[in-house]
Amino acid sequence: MRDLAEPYFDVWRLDRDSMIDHIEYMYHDLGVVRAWKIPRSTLRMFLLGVRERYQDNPYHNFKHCFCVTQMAYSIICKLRLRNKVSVDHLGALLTAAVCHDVDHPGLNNSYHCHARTPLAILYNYKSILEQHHFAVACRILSNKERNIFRNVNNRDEVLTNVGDLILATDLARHKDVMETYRCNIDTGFDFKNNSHVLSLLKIIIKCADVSNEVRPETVASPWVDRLFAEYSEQSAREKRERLPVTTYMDPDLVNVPESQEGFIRGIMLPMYDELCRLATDARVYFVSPLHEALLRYEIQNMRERVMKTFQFSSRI
Ligand SMILES: Nc1nc2c(ncn2[C@@H]2O[C@H](COP(=O)(O)O)[C@@H](O)[C@H]2O)c(=O)[nH]1
Ligand SMILES: [Zn+2]
Repeated sequence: MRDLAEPYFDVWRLDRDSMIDHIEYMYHDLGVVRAWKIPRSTLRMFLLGVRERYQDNPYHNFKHCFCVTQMAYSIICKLRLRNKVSVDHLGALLTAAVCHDVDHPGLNNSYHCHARTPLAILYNYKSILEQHHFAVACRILSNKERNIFRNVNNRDEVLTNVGDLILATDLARHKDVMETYRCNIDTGFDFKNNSHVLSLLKIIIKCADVSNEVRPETVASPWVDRLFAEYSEQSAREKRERLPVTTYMDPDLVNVPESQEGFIRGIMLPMYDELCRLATDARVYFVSPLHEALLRYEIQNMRERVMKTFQFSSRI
């Protein structure tokens, strides 16, 4: 499992079965298998059940699930959290990361709202996909052979935490999740305080969920292409169905490097900055690569602006 704890881990070199092996390893390494007394076949059956339910979308697929789980694991390791956070919390985090986009249809919450889909109606137009991912996870866990919580004493609490962590990945909740965590850090983070720890786990899963640009350019770049390919499919569908078109997804309107610059500056850097206040030496692993990516996009955007100005002035 070489480099598994490194943010630069090359996720593209793993096939579908190796990803399962690597996730199994994380459950073992963080002591979850032992603490929860998970039979070997149960963990495997659970992971295979989850993998089966990930759809084959360009972006929201099982490899994205793997990436998010691996980055959450990397954050745990690099911030040296494994002895500060309980094993139940670590297990809830891994499980939430594994399940956080299960059965994602490749269309976001805004599409579901505008199209008034059955899922939107079922979940009352609130965190539609995230509630669905948690419901699918519960369905998988309801199978005795796949229930990794079977021998856990406080399984209701663990399952509630898994649900809360999946819901925290809804970007509509971003401001609230950030404010709660920031306030806990400002007033003195307390690892013995359950709500402080939960606020940290929410930031970890959120950081991991949007972590592509923390990875080296060769690993990140195919993810960016895939994200915008999925966006493009959604915007084509919105046009076909005469729904409001999400402008940042429309390939005729979007400028990918500008969008990435905005995403790094507006979402990623503030969140990773807050995360690393708990262990400033971890900035080198997570914040420095983001500044490198930001610089790359800034140069690219500046070049494009110069080219446009040049083309414009040579026409007049
Ligand atoms: N413009 C970009 N948006 C990104 C990037 N990485 C993630 N995202 C957005 O965040 C959500 C994450 O939630 P998920 O649970 O759906 O994965 C994702 O859908 C994107 O909208 C990025 O690099 N650039
Ligand atoms: Zn995700």
